[in-house]
Amino acid sequence: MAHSPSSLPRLVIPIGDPAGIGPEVVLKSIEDPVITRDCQIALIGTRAFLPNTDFPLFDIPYNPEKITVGKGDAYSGEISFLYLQEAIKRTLAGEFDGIVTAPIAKSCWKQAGYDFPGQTEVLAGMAGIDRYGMLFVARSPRTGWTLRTLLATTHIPLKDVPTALNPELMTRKLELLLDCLAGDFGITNPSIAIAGLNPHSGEAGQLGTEEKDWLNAWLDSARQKYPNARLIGLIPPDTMWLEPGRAWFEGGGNPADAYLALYHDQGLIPVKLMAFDRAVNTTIGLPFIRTSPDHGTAFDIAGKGIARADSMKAAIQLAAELCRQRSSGDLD
Ligand SMILES: NC(=O)C1=CN([C@@H]2O[C@H](COP(=O)(O)OP(=O)(O)OC[C@H]3O[C@@H](n4cnc5c(N)ncnc54)[C@H](O)[C@@H]3O)[C@@H](O)[C@H]2O)C=CC1
Ligand SMILES: NCC(=O)COP(=O)(O)O
Repeated sequence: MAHSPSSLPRLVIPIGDPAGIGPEVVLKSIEDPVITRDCQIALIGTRAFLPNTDFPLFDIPYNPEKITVGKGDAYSGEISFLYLQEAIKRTLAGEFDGIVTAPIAKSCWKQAGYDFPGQTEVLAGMAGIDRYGMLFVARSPRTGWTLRTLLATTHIPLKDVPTALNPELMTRKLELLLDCLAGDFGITNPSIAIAGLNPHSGEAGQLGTEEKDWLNAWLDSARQKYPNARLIGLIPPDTMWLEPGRAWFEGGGNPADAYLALYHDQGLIPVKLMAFDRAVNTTIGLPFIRTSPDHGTAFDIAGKGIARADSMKAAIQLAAELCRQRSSGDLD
């Protein structure tokens, strides 16, 4: 369905931690007409951090003199939290179809008294949902192939991963992924590769027992429950990324439609190695679209004008694409 300008997807962008590169990558992105031609954009921020932009701005006044660019603190954490909250409130009220969040620093939120593992949990909490997932989507500029990686667990210490994982959680994440592949990407008979937890997927229990104790049995039952999906695994975590690596850099092969990684770095090291600057973090399961770049606040380069905006641009484009898909049933 073609959109008239007034029916283009309405996206709101909270500009993230003003001490980081958020404002810079937002401004660089919206200066690019290719990025803004297919959506309507409004910003949530403070005018002082967004000079010379004509895009609509919900201006939340803060004292820019209290911000040290390159050094996040409680004040920048407070501001970035309230920008996000404002974006969610307005989206839940129906003013926007989707939110594209610029990066925040979780440690600065904590200093400001907001103890959340990330923006995902604030979005889910305010939307009143407990079924949600963190999916990274990246299209290869070399081959056009799309890498989709869902994390079963996200921002928890590594030592807590084995106890956080259980059959109910795995089923919840798999169902979210199946719903998202069908609803947002039009893939109704997907192939999904699922990683083991331990080296060599436990080597028959010699290098870890989670696979033998329950993961293999869970996968067998999931195959019965979801016959439309081809569930591949448990794949040893190190070899899981060979096929997507080939598809990303060379094309061809037989990559899966999506990859289910069991913990943060198992999924994000390969994603960032292949697709830093390209990958988009999207929260699935929300009643609205939410995307974000895959990078963080990059305090080390903030204020230098050298931040690359490609991941932020990809986040805006994907948000617009997903909004269109939801409203029309077509995916470009
Ligand atoms: N979407 C979000 O809100 C995210 C927030 N974070 C937060 O960001 C903070 C910093 O995290 P780090 O692990 O240091 O990751 P980071 O992504 O901020 O930085 C990692 C490295 O990549 C470089 N880099 C990042 N983005 C870049 C860009 N657009 N252009 C050029 N170079 C870039 C940085 O200079 C740094 O050397 C943490 O507090 C973390 O929680 C991290 C990832 C995502
Ligand atoms: N590693 C991804 C990340 O830190 C982004 O998390 P969130 O703030 O989107 O929850």
